[in-house]
Amino acid sequence: MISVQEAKSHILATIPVLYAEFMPLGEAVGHVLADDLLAPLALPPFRQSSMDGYAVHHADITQANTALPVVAESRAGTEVPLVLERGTAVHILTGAPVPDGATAVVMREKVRRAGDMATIELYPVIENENVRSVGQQIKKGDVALPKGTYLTPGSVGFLAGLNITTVKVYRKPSVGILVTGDELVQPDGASSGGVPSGGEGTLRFGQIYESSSAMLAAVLRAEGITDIMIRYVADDAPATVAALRELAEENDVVLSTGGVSVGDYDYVGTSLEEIGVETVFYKVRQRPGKPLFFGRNDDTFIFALPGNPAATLVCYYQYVLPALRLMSGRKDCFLPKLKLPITHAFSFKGERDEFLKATATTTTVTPLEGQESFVLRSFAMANALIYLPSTQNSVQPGDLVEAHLLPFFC
Ligand SMILES: Nc1nc2c(c(=O)[nH]1)N[C@H]1C(S)=C(S)[C@@H](COP(=O)(O)OP(=O)(O)OC[C@H]3O[C@@H](n4cnc5c(N)ncnc54)[C@H](O)[C@@H]3O)O[C@H]1N2
Ligand code: MOO
Repeated sequence: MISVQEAKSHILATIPVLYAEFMPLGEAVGHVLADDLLAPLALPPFRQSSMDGYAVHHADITQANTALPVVAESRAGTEVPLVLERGTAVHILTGAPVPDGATAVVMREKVRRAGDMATIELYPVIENENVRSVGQQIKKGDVALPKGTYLTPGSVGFLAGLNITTVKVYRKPSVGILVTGDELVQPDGASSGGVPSGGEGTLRFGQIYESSSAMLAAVLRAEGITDIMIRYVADDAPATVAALRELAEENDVVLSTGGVSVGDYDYVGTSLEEIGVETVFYKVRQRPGKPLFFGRNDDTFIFALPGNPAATLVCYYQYVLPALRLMSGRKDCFLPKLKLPITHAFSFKGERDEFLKATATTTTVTPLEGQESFVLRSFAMANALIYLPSTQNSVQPGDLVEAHLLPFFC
């Protein structure tokens, strides 16, 4: 059994970055740039007014209430370049080209207009006031965004403004999910196109509705991963081998749920061995999620996640999510952490590190009722996990603890 930190170090040391591909800008949000992107043009491309008002030569305004004749108008979108003669003013709109020879724009609130005359109330007028210079945001040829940038909606807007419509980004992994367990039944609506059956459904004694494939598909989609293949098998060795082989051949990452512990019908471990998966680690000193397995088969990375659903999701957030992010070119792969005062006392045996389902604000964190690993009710309300190393096995209200913020924190 290895420690949480050792398990994370193994992930960092084993997971490669996938190859890059060209992608339309509109689809690239959430991806990481694989090359520096250079600005093909300057922004702004011409001198722009940042106010509605009057373009003037600042030195013509020698005192408050200087009157100037208004000789022309510059509107946003005009394709006609204007030249300002000294001693005149041009009516100008926000975003419009500033005429050559004009050195400032006086906002209209500081100007009285009567007929063709504009009286500038402001004095002095500062050179370049309300004028955006060519390349003030970025110069042509400068690095617009460096390799490794995680593309946000802000990045997409910035690049669109630079006329960049295709970007080279790291590919996101495809993920295969294998669900094992004789007791599992798909929710009734799942096989009828989502039409709800209502009531208690059609469960027979000893069965439960299967929840982990829906949960994993949901967290993967939230990460922008859409290439997802799901297979369901009973607790049967040949079926498990066949499904794992198919998923490993077709995907970059395989996640299995259940069947990884020491039970007589837990076939995942032996099946992984049979298809030749090389073990990186098996069993981590943590609760929940002790029987976690991580291995590789050529270029496919396999996580056998423990079956208890809260253990499945904790292992996803702590190990699988970082691996998926690393493959997609992200460096900041782990959940963000905050040191926060805990609101309630909590103690545990201290043989393994603990991850607690919790709700965090920016100032405190509260462990939720229902920490057992079969309980998802608490996870349904959690926006954080509290990480308590085994050395911190008794905490009092106000003690600082490490809170890992889930992607849905806010
Ligand atoms: N003798 C021991 N027994 C167990 C140990 C141990 O060390 N010695 N470890 C326990 C721990 S910790 C965990 S976690 C589980 C993990 O076992 P498996 O990965 O083999 O999981 P299963 O036995 O298949 O399932 C556990 C539990 O979760 C439910 N489950 C599984 N898959 C799903 C799903 N897709 N949707 C909903 N629920 C699911 C399953 O019905 C079981 O209740 O082993 C302990 N036992
Ligand atoms: O992973 Mo188990 O859930 O530690 O109980």
